[in-house]
Amino acid sequence: MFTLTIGSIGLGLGYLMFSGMEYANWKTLFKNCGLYKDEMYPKLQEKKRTLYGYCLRFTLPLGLGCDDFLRKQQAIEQYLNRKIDIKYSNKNILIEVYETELEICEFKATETRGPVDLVIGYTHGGKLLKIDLADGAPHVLIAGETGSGKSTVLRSIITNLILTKKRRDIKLHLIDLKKGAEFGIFRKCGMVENFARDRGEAEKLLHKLSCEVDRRYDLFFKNDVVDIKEYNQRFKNKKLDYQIVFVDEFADLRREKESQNILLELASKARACGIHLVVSTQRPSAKIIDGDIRANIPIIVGLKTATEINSRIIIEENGLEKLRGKGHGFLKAGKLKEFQSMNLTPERARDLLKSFYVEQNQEHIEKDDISGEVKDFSFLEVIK
Ligand SMILES: Nc1ncnc2c1ncn2[C@@H]1O[C@H](COP(=O)(O)OP(=O)(O)OP(=O)(O)O)[C@@H](O)[C@H]1O
Repeated sequence: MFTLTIGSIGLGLGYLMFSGMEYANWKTLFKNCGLYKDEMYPKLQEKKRTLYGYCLRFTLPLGLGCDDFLRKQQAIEQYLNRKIDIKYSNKNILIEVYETELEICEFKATETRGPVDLVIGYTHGGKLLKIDLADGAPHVLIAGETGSGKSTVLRSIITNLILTKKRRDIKLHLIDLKKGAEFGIFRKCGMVENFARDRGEAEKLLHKLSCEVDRRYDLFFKNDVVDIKEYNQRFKNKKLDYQIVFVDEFADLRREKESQNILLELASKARACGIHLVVSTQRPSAKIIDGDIRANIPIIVGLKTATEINSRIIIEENGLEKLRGKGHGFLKAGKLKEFQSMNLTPERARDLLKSFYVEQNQEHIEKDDISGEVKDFSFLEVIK
């Protein structure tokens, strides 16, 4: 009943915002959502137009906090029929209301500050959405059914890393059991250290990484540091690089008991030593995305699914089934964040990556030496 009523009047409210009646409407909304204390309501202090809609600032009655608002975010969105962001700032609640839809956008190389940021796309308000693997989000699962835009998201994440980061800071290991069909365009790039195209190669690579994890923890122990951040701060001239393993369709890998065990072991222990996993699947089944995967890879990029059940398997709630596909998704990192990924065709990616090809990578290779001197440049240097 509540949902129906608020849904039907929601559209109009956005226009009332700036017409003088707005506070009465907000008060009704807060009342319906239980966002008041002892008959005291959040007080509107300021309203501002923004590029994408408007932003309101409220002071709160005693006993009401940001968490109360976050819990009611969905109800407020339904009421307004708009997406919103809620922020706490200096004892005030800021509610940013977006009047524009997420738009499809073309890939553009985006520099980020973190050492291993994955650029996912844009959220409402044109804000960049990234996952900082070095800061609390060590491993990521990307899941969505065929046509959801999984390949495109992966392509733009990897391309952005190659274009904007330095080879001495990051190494990539790609596992593509479709015989290289998905990640083939990256195999000649200098940042790509290993490229596994079948189960045997994948298993060998995972073993090697497991040894590297042990080597790093021994190094930390000897030098009395707890993680890669502390180690790199202490040994500025002997920094360890960050390494990311991308696995396309990890369901194929999970059939191999040995590989599955190493993958889970890496997920559970590699986080502090700078080795990260990004695994993807287009088969959302409870057998594939099971408890072990959930426990070890809590950050999820969820793309369109055909059914509510599949959405619940991926993000543990409904929502993915309503997405429009083509890179429209939700990032689950605690709460859900809606996004649109950047569009990047294989042809354009190949074009952008050409300057990063290196001779020794032209054949499928496996290097034993994990570190070493490399010719190093980033995208911005190349385009100068
Ligand atoms: N961010 C995006 N913006 C615009 N179009 C997109 C975007 N992502 C994907 N698409 C389009 O959606 C279609 C499916 O994309 P993609 O191949 O990445 O999906 P997929 O989930 O990997 O599916 P499949 O496994 O069948 O290849 C493609 O035509 C692609 O061009």
